Amino acid sequence: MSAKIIDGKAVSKAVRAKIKEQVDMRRSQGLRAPGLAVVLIGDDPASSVYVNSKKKACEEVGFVSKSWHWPSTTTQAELLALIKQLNEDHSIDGILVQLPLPEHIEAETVIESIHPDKDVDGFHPYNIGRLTVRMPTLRPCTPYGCITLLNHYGLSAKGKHAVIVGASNIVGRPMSLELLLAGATTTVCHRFTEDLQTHVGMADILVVAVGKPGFIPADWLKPGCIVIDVGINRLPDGTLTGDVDTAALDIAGYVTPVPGGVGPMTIATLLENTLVACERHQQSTYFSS
Ligand SMILES: Nc1nc(=O)c2c([nH]1)NC[C@@H]1CN(c3ccc(C(=O)N[C@@H](CCC(=O)O)C(=O)O)cc3)C=[N+]21
Repeated sequence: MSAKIIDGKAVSKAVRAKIKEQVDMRRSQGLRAPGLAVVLIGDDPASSVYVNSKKKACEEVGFVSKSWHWPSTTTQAELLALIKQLNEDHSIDGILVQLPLPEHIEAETVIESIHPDKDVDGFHPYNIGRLTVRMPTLRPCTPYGCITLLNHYGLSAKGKHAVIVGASNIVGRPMSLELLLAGATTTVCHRFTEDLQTHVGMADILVVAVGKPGFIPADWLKPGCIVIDVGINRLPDGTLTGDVDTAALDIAGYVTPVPGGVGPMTIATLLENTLVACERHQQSTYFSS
């Protein structure tokens, strides 16, 4: 084993401690705590676990978290009405609608209905567009969390060849925008990519977000590369594993572990976004009232 471990758990802890300090400072100035609304539709057990860890993380930094857990029979109209109410509620700075949504609800419509200033997931086309034109505002949590990790370890993406495997709206695509913004030459691979191995072998920075355990064999990697494994796969024995073969530790220079790598950073970035949204929200309400 030669690779250095990128400790997402430790970095996330440091980020959350800084957020807590800022919340404490706000409170000492008589300002209210940031408020996050978490909306969960249906009974997917994995989603309930994630939602609970988000609520817990909020409470630990002194945010107010409010949650709505509605049944899978909720209609799209009912959900849109709730979001409208949360958009207008001045005690709410961020709105998180847990994905995936039940099939009868169109996720795109729901995401677009969230006010971009409260879109702490950074999924709204407005926020994605801002990132595209190098004017980032609220940034997608997982990709931005990966950038925070690179920065924390002093790993610059400038001029490096970054290869992203997976082109989803929530990870792969915004990850490519983040890495482009950070100055990397960026390749995005996806299900139609021919000769994936050749692309992976050229990566100085490899980001994998596919959702298949061990999808990338270790012997594909360029020796010394940085591996950012976004996959979180639960094996039949209950353990979690990433999308990259664990033997990557023998070949790569740096590796994010699963668990304890990217996952905790997603939540830390959600908190960062909520604090930023709160500060902006407070300014806009101050000037408009
Ligand atoms: N609107 C929305 N926003 C999201 O950000 C969002 C979502 N929907 N739907 C589901 C995915 C998944 N996700 C994770 C967050 C933290 C960990 C995490 O902290 N993982 C721990 C392990 C947790 C465990 O033991 O299960 C780790 O990797 O160390 C994982 C996954 C956010 N998501």
